[in-house]
Amino acid sequence: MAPKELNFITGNKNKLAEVQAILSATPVKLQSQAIDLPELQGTIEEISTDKARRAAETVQGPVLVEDTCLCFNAFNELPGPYVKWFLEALGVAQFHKLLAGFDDKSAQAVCTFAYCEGPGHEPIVFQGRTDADLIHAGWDACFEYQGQTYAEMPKEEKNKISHRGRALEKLVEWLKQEV
Ligand SMILES: O=c1nc[nH]c2c1ncn2[C@H]1C[C@H](O)[C@@H](COP(=O)(O)OP(=O)(O)OP(=O)(O)O)O1
Ligand SMILES: [Mg+2]
Repeated sequence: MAPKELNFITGNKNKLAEVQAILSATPVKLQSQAIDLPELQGTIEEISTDKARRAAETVQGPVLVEDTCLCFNAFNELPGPYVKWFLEALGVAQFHKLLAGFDDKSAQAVCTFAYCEGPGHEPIVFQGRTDADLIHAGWDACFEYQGQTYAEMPKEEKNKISHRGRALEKLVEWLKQEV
């Protein structure tokens, strides 16, 4: 059974704001707890489902978590789930230089939500992907989709085509079916 309320566990304010904006158009009530969860190393799906299980254990109840990956095609999908550490180590201004030595600047942003009903339950996964080129400094500024960067788009436009928007569309569809 899909829930009428979601407890989104994230330490990231930007993610929370985007998820709030998209879910505000639905009947689902969103609350959030800022907990920075340990993250496994593994495939994108493994990381998200493990994160959901840990979150459900931590709060002893139903949870929604999200994990964002940025996969460079020239790097055979890395940094992928480890993008956060590359961003922290290099800073957003230097980040795009990782691809300076490569002609192929294409990348895929992958957003994976995992919902877990509670401790002992199998998480359900909702994923969205957006192909784009990494062009300038910064994440939103560097991610170009069909001639416009995420940063140049109004929020609503970004939410329609972004990796996160696409994953949330699937989550919202699921919530509608079951409520
Ligand atoms: O739309 C975005 N625009 C700008 N930056 C973004 C976006 N989406 C993710 N990001 C960054 C945040 C973090 O450096 C990494 C994902 O890491 P990730 O583990 O999923 O996020 P997090 O640790 O900040 O929050 P959480 O507590 O939900 O795990 O990419
Ligand atoms: Mg994280």
